[in-house]
Amino acid sequence: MSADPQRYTVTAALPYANGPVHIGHLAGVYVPADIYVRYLRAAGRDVKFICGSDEHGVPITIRAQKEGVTPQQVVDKYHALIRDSFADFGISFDIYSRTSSQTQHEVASGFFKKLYDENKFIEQTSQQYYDEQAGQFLADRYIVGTCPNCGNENAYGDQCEKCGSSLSPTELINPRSMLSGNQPVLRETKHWYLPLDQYEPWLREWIVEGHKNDWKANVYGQCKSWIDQGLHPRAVTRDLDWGVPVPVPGAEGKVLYVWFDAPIGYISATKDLLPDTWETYWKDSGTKLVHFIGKDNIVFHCIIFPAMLKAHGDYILPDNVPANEFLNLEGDKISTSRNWAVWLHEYLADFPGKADVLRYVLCANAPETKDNDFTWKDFQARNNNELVANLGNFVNRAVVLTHKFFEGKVPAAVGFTTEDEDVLRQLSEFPQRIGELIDNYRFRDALNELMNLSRLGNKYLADMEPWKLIKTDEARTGTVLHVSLQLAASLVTLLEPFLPTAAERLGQMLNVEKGPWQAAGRSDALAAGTQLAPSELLFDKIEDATVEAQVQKLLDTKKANELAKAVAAPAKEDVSFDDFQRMDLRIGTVVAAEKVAKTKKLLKLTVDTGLDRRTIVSGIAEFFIPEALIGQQVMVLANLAPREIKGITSQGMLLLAENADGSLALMQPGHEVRNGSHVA
Ligand SMILES: Nc1ncnc2c1ncn2[C@@H]1O[C@H](COP(=O)(O)OP(=O)(O)OP(=O)(O)O)[C@@H](O)[C@H]1O
Ligand SMILES: [Zn+2]
Repeated sequence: MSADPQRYTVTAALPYANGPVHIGHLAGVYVPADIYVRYLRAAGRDVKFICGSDEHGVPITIRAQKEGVTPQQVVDKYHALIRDSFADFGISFDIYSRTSSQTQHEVASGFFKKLYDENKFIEQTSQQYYDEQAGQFLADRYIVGTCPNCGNENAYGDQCEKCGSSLSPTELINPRSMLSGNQPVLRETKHWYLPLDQYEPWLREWIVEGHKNDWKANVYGQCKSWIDQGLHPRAVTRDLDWGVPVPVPGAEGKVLYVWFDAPIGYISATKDLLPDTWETYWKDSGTKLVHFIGKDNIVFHCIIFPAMLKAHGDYILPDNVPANEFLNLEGDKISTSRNWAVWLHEYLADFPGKADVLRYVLCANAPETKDNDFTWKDFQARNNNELVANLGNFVNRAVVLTHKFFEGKVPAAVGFTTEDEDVLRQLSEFPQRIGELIDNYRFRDALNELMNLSRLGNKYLADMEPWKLIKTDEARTGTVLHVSLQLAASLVTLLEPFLPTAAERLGQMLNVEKGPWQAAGRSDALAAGTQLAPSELLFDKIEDATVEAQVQKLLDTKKANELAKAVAAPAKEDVSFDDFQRMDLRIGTVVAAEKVAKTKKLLKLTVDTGLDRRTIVSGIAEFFIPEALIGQQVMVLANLAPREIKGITSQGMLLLAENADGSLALMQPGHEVRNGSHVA
């Protein structure tokens, strides 16, 4: 591909419509893709940004079973949630489609049919796992078992999430059905396979030799390792009733494999966007095709989909697949099923007007070359130390001082010093430098360069000290602010791909439109005399309490997960009815309660047992406030032999239930009863 393609088709991985979008998705795929596309648009490129929901496949049907609804209801719910949260976050797709669409059914069917008619598939009958109780073959994630590589007992039929190895169901040790939990049986079934082995020499030439230097090392390395291990025919159909039906005779009850279906979704979405001209974006050699994905999708976008496109014959191949590694959250793998995530729609609700802050943090900390960790502390620090103290501070000082000394009108420059000229020369170099980094998918470095521009501005202001200069030389002060405002004006354009909201607000403040990328860096972007709007802060500080609340939310999730995992304690030995009868269990009311001095856990209670008022010492101080206990009815073992505890004689015992997390709950009657009532 020449450095100067006629047009771009940029795709972002189709998210599964089985859950909302989280920060891992954003950092891995959608934020870098959006930066890339916004930059290309600013540079005047013809670009189409394509995405949509992946609505087929086993993750959808499993979710439907779990929620007790139909697969259609699952995808309708999550498609809308995902589409809206992307829009609110400012991901600027040209189309956000869905693979359950009519167009997709037609295009995917037609694609399969062409390959079938041209004998590009091999037909093969094999033994596959079948759940006799559910009456269903167990594709992919419908089967779990022990991973032969790492011993994980919950590996899926297609992949072990613990060690990352790709599996086939028959490799699992002790396989069991996700549907019934039963051990499945083997049954014969017929499927169509794409003979990847036949494409191996071509893939080796195209990737291993052809893209050694321009694909990212993590992507190239994974592809090379797949190819070096030897490629095998891969089934592109499944025994399922949810998906695009296999459009050939003898395929009743079978649908296209979701990874055959999903990438074709990029094509059908483009067709929905451009019914007349979509083919230019997929078939013309002047088009540069780029796929943004996370690392677990590399094999599908670099090997399987290209082999499909090659087999079809009419399509161009991806020019690059700049896949990212994974983002983790506070040291743990992000997981939809464990609810270990920062969900985009929740972030947008909790941090109104702060989409740009998340975009900034996820780009600055993107897992471009290795897995990375998102922490709320880092989020706060980057906002406060970088966005507020660097970028926001520079812009704010330039605008505020212009209002203060020049009634908000851009002052004229009266002769440049060598310092001014040096700053303006440096400014002129930024657009190209940042652009080249983006062209090479180095978004973190590009963002850092952008921040260097406002660092340059801050340093220039600190060196020139216009707030002091004004006392002696108004004309020179005007020149300094004139120069500073040119930097700020360039930021309107250069910020836009990264922080679109801040860019727009800055443009309004400075009274300039964002220009074409190439024109940023000019030293005359803001004419003398231009009236600025009142200054407002682009970013504000995020307080400790705000991030602590988010951390608490995660701690609550962790606790809930542990509770869900907890199993009941084993049963105790049998006791006789007589033994039980010997216990004097009765209801009393707490009439006084206080902490036992110099202890952490003990409360001294006075309980009216109907027989008497007696003292009971109980180890419950961590869970109850003494005052709140007064007046509560409680269950008491009244004939427990008295015991000395911290110098107090305890005459009986309070009964409590202990929750899995160790917290305690009082045993109380369902409604008030007379003190002294027996429990039997
Ligand atoms: N933690 C992460 N870091 C980076 N990229 C991610 C992360 N999680 C998912 N992705 C990428 O986001 C894209 C869409 O993800 P997809 O909807 O397929 O969900 P997924 O990979 O099953 O994630 P999850 O299991 O969390 O729902 C994929 O390209 C995937 O690689
Ligand atoms: Zn494993």
